[in-house]
Amino acid sequence: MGKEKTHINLVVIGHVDAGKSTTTGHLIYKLGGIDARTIAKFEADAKEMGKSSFKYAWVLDKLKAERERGITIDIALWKFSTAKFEYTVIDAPGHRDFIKNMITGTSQADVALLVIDGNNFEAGIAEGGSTKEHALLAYTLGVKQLAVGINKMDDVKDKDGGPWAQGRYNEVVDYLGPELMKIGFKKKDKGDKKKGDKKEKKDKKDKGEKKYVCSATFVPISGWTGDNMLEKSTNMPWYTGPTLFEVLDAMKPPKRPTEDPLRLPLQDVYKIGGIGTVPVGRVETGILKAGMQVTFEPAGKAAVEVKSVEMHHTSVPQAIPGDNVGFNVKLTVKDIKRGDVCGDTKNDPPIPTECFLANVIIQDHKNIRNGYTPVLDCHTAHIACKFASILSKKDKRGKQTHDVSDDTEWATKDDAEPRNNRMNIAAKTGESVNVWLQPTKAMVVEAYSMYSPLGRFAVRDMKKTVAVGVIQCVQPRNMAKGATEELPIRGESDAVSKYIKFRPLPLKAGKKAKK
Ligand SMILES: Nc1nc2c(ncn2[C@@H]2O[C@H](COP(=O)(O)OP(=O)(O)OP(=O)(O)O)[C@@H](O)[C@H]2O)c(=O)[nH]1
Repeated sequence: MGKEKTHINLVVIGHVDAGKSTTTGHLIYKLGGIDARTIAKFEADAKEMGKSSFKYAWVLDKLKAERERGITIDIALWKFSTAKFEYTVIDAPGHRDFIKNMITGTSQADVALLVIDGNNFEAGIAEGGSTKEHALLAYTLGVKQLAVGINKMDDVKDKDGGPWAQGRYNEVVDYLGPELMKIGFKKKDKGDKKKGDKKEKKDKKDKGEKKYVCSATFVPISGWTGDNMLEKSTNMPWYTGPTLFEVLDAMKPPKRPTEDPLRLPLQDVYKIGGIGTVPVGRVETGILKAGMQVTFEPAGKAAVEVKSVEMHHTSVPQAIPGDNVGFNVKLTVKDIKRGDVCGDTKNDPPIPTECFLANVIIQDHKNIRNGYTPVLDCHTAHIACKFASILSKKDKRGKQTHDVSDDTEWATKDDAEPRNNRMNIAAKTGESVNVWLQPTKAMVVEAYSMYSPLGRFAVRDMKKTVAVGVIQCVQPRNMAKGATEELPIRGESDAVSKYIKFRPLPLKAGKKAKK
């Protein structure tokens, strides 16, 4: 088997019918861990139903159905390997409610594959199309590397005819490249690769930002025939860039924050005969080891010994970021639940959140104001949070239209009590706001800069995702008995320090702190 490969989480995004399932199915089918018997069965089933053209999408749909049916499905089925990496497809594309899956998926993704229908590219960018929306979401949620597959090239024509039409490919890239650059990605394809890289470095230097390579690499593919997927296509000799496989293999591996303190949001808690209570979840940062003392918040359980750690039904000495684990603790199943966060009792353990400042992009809402209290999905938590204080707003084009600290009239009127913000900013689709949010029930979140997987969220309302956000800083709740002092803000940066004094007053001010 050789050395363990680095894990990368991939989310597949794109407009409906772009070929996401077909392309992903193809990768899993050719590079994945599905055994030959399963493949043969999928093929036979697809043929029987007269759907052999859906063979690859079929792979994915079958896997998805199985996954939805129970927890027993082997995670390996959702994996494929490149030379350097082990990819996990973290979301099931092809769902009606795709945007929701996409957001939860994307919030755990390291890189994204954006699939574009080369034929009907226009539908994806028209009113109601999701190409740009998905790309913006991915970027906002922290996915900085994008592979862009211009798909269905086997059927793509231009004015000189087709299929495999270069003119059409160029047309799509020429439109989409600048659009992705507006979002923040840097276009990286043959021709401007070197120049782009240099400029990219300079840009980052200017901004003092060194962490990410923001890039989008275009490849003309056919998820169906396999052209430029794993091997260079002989049908498109005009394309000399990398195959999709090569792009995926050339991604910068995510920094696995092994050295950060432990954060493990619980996905579920089981009671297993002969063993006891077994919380399960994904290690996001740090290391979980048998024998260590952990804290669960907001459950309020500290110094709990981890008796054993298990992965894929095998006991392991430790688990690192990216690992999905079950571990045994001496608590009852009622003590802890989904949404709780487990951390190291001795090293920056999690603390329940009083309120947090976030940058929120509104996707689908006509009128968001102070007082709005939708449900937030942040890591595995699902809790209503109040938009307590909207402090600034940018319009659709990213131009600042409101800012509390610039509003002198308001500031003079109420500066005596900035924590009772009465500034009345309304925001709608396409706009973004800086806002202090207050959970209505105890929850743990973190600043994106400190623990990125716990610092992004989706806002759900009316059965849809109305907004997504990134957490800039957090006011932890002082849990000490009778405490009135506020704890220091976590994750504060220069960019947001002017907003700190406007944080809302504690919801439970005056009452005894809840343990
Ligand atoms: N000619 C051609 N057709 C393709 C290709 N990839 C996908 N298709 C077809 O396009 C249709 C949609 O493909 P899917 O893979 O289901 O697309 P999707 O993006 O997952 O669709 P949703 O899940 O509905 O968003 C199917 O009829 C596929 O057979 C391709 O490379 N070439």
